[in-house]
Amino acid sequence: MAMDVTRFPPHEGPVLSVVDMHTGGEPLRIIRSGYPEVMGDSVLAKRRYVRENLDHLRKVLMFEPRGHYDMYGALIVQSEIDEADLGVLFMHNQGYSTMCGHAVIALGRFAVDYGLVKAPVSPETKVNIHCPCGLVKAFVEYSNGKTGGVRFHSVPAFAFQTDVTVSVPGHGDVVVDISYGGAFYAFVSAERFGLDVRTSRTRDLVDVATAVTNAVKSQVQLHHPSGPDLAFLYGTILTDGKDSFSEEPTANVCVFADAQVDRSPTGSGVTARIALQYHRGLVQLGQSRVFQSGATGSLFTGKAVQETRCGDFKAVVVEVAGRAHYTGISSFVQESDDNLTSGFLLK
Ligand SMILES: O=C(O)[C@H]1NCC[C@@H]1O
Repeated sequence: MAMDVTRFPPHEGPVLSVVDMHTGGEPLRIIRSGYPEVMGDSVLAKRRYVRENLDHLRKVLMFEPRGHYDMYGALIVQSEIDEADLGVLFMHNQGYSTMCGHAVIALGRFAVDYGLVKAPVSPETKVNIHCPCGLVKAFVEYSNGKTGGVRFHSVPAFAFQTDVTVSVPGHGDVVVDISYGGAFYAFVSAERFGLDVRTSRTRDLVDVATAVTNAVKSQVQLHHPSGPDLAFLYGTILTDGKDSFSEEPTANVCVFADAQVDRSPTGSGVTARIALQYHRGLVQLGQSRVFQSGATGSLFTGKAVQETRCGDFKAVVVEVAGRAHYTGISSFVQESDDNLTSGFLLK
């Protein structure tokens, strides 16, 4: 007997269809259909709307049994900016971020492959992606009808405060740098805790990074010239301390949201880290560095390309480049008698 492979299983409610990709090992679940209309007259207002009205769907798609603790997602929305090809909301295990570089790299390819930009051109097609932090310009390699590597220019990035001392329970006074690359991160060398971003156990890196994040959140007041939606600490990035220019890769591990671990070198983190290095005079404009994920060994390149301002802050435009790959498509359903249908996480 032939199996009907087009048939959906028994379910109630809408079917949520997604395309799954990864960038340097970090997952991106791009929602294709099944979401209700997202209200709001700006991408930031839409981000507030989904947080307040549609958060159950984030849990359905990010949490088990359909996702996992470290799942990451993107919901494509209408942008209010004329130059934008698409708007996007990012989601993770705790809520909705303001910037995500690994997602921009994947979405650049996706936008070209799925016809979100008209008439792709070789050797690169430009895709303007309106993220909650602002307009991000992606450039997607395109030849013989195939998409490839992606580079993007992010929103103005700046060192917010350097050499800030915070008291971290169990670790005493710890000196961190805080920098913005579309989202705020605290940076500290893993060596300060006797750890190594390439070889230490992930659990140990997560514990330390989470303790630093909590300390900075409670002891440092952040602000962003564009307003309070952007003024929160997204995570802590532990580094190998190799901030002075070198041809060799420098490694880091980003722990963000609720102790979620980025498998990639972190696009917004690389952006913030380069802003910090530029601020300290450790890299020059146009000087490219290689950033490696301590988690998977995957690589991004990054460089500061232009000086600019963000309110009163001296800022830089940073270019980050990497590659994303498709891993599959799925259609998710829910059954009303499934007690676990709304999602759960194991800590
Ligand atoms: O690449 C990035 O910027 C993101 N990856 C997960 C955490 C950050 O949002």
